[in-house]
Amino acid sequence: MVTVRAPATSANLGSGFDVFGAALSRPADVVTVEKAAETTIEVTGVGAQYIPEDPEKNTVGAVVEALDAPARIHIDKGVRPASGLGSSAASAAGAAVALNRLYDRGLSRKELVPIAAEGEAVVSGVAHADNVAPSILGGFTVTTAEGTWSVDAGIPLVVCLPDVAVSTRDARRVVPETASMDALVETVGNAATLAVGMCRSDPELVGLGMDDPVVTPERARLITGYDAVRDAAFETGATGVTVSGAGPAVIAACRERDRRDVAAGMLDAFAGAGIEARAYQTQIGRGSTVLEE
Ligand SMILES: Nc1ncnc2c1ncn2[C@@H]1O[C@H](COP(=O)(O)OP(=O)(O)O)[C@@H](O)[C@H]1O
Ligand SMILES: N[C@@H](CCOP(=O)(O)O)C(=O)O
Repeated sequence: MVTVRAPATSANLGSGFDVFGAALSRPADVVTVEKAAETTIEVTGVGAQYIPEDPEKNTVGAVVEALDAPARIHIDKGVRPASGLGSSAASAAGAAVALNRLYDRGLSRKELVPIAAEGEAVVSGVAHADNVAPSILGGFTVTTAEGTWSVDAGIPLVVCLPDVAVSTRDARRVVPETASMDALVETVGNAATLAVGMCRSDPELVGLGMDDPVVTPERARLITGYDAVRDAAFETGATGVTVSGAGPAVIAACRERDRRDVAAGMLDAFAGAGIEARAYQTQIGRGSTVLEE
């Protein structure tokens, strides 16, 4: 038996659509696997009632297939589904790390990234790896067709999750198909600023680099109260604010001393828009951790 804690993640970080990701110190899924002749999946925890236990429909089923590693699998969800916090990815990442150990497949963590990404194709139609990469490797990650690179970064964060669901599949439908050269130049500049900020663990630069003129404005429209929440976060000390993944969670970078105020400001603003929400005071954290084997 192997048990793995796989963290929630925030993809895109504004300017790095389908490329950037960050592991969050909390919340997390816990995935337990035991060898079995046939794969079975049991799901408990936050939002378990919305998650299929059929291996064809659950993200971990694709990981089992890719590793040829049938197992009895228990997923204890700490990351709510359809949150923008890489819920589907956390289970896939945890299963990839756990099954690799259980069956001694000997794959490196980087080699597990495309395998876990197969699970994302099951739910969103695209094997985007920007959530599974940080959930497996930890830190801030950059994933391209050429591979994945990661750095540890000390950035305090607030993730505010409203009590509404947005599926990644639906939120991908609003992504514009084209962008102007001006928007491209701005996005590259912001993404580069953010990456330098991560390498320096500098919340100011990371926040500056979160702005994105292309995808985020379209996604923000799907989140009731987004503009008020963004304004409130800046007023209480955030250095940058954007949609987390495909939403509806909203992520803010800040200095540690401001984190509590930013969380309270964002919650108040969602409440003002008539939306219940939960705020996680978190930071960039480690990747999947083996708890027991
Ligand atoms: N192990 C899993 N954990 C979470 N969601 C899963 C899992 N397997 C399948 N799903 C489905 O994936 C969808 C949530 O994924 P997604 O829309 O990408 O949101 P998130 O941003 O939370 O990952 C839901 O429809 C859910 O039923
Ligand atoms: N790059 C993807 C990331 C989706 O993240 P999730 O946490 O919402 O699943 C996208 O923006 O579609």
